[in-house]
Amino acid sequence: MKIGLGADHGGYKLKQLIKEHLEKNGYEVVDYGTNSSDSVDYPDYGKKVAQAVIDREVEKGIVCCGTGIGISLAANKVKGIRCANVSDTFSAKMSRAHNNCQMIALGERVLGAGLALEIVDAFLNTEFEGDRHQRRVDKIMDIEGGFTCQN
Ligand SMILES: O=C[C@H](O)[C@H](O)[C@H](O)COP(=O)(O)O
Repeated sequence: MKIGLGADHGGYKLKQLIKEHLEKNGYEVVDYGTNSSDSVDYPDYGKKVAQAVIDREVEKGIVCCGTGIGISLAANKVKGIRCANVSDTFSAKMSRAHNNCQMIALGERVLGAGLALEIVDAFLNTEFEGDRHQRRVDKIMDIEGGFTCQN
């Protein structure tokens, strides 16, 4: 599976950690930056990864900032994206199983490294359950005009 990663300076170190973890576990990673701890603006990176998911350059996206809040807000502005800001493994699983999220956002200033990697694994290893959840996801997508994304 090909995974897109992105972060601002507040999430840069966590992104690097996730990249190493994913590559070690056989994932192909596309890194959309940022590439240092120099101050940048999180909307630029949330948008880049979200657009890559919509364009199917990558199957899933994981983005990091200080809290995960700003970069998730930015990603969700890209039509078709469902990005959940998660801080626990149960929510990470549910973001896939019930909400069919293609992206999660994590906060480097919120999470310890061990928990962050468990969240990543929970997200990537959970399938969407469909059924009644599909109807609800469709209703979300109807709010933005019925746009559907294959990812
Ligand atoms: O939601 C926003 C993110 O947490 C940013 O990483 C954060 O606002 C960056 O703050 P600063 O520029 O003070 O490092």
